[in-house]
Amino acid sequence: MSTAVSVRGLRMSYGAAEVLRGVDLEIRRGEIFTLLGPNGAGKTTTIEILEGFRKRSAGEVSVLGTDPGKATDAWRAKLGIVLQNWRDHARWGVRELIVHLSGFYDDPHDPGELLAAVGLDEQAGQQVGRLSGGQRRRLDVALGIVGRPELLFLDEPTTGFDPEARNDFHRLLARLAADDGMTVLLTTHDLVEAEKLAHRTAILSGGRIAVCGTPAELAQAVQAPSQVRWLEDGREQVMTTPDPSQAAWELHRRFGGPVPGLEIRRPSLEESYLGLIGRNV
Ligand SMILES: Nc1ncnc2c1ncn2[C@@H]1O[C@H](COP(=O)(O)OP(=O)(O)OP(=O)(O)O)[C@@H](O)[C@H]1O
Repeated sequence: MSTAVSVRGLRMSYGAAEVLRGVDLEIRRGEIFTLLGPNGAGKTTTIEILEGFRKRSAGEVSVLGTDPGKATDAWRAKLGIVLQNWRDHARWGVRELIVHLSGFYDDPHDPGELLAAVGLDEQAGQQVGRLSGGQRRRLDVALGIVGRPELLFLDEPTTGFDPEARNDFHRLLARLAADDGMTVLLTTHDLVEAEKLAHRTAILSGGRIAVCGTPAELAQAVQAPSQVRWLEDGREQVMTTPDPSQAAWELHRRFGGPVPGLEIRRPSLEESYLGLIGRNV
């Protein structure tokens, strides 16, 4: 599988504040890749650099074979971009706006099919400014994919989605990646979303990629130690260990049978993630 995005040693400073301190990333074509990280980690900064909207301080970046700092119109036409907030176009009709934008591309999605795919067919005649927050995000996604981009950037696309809309949206992205070979780079705060949606996820923390991998690799990499608790000498004892089954087996041997009050508590993926990015759990 060929590479869609390649980033080596990416650095970015705003004045004296260094936000990215050597980010390395490799995203394959046709992959759904999520960039996860706490507020202010630099996710939007990274994505803006890849989109060609922001000039990096240092490092090598290649997006669909081109340095975004030397972008051409032909290169931009291969990208779909969904920003965090769009406040324009309020007076346009939903369908009207999609039809208008589709006119800029050689092989756009059919506007009617696209509206159905993002679940906005009932709002087709409505003014953009009257959409709810979640509907607005769906429209943003439709606008991002109308030109059948090779690579779609989505900055926190599911903020404001209800669970059903989120599910529909995940299915839509999975279909576009599988059927059209579209590559997707999506930022999110939501570990569960990343786990469900992405082929691979990178966690950005402290200006670098802390962990990168498939959901299973990620779960293993961020796994914090488990807690083993039992009763001994009339008091609760607590042990923290990466191998709770070994600890339970040793306790069982020591007690010569069942361990009083034995409890094993494995951290959730979310707790492990918070531990990894240095937050108190
Ligand atoms: N134009 C700018 N000028 C100065 N500082 C900036 C600018 N844009 C972002 N920053 C700072 O860079 C850091 C990273 O911001 P960025 O928006 O990339 O993070 P993020 O991971 O996308 O955060 P969030 O999850 O809150 O959207 C923050 O501390 C932010 O205040």
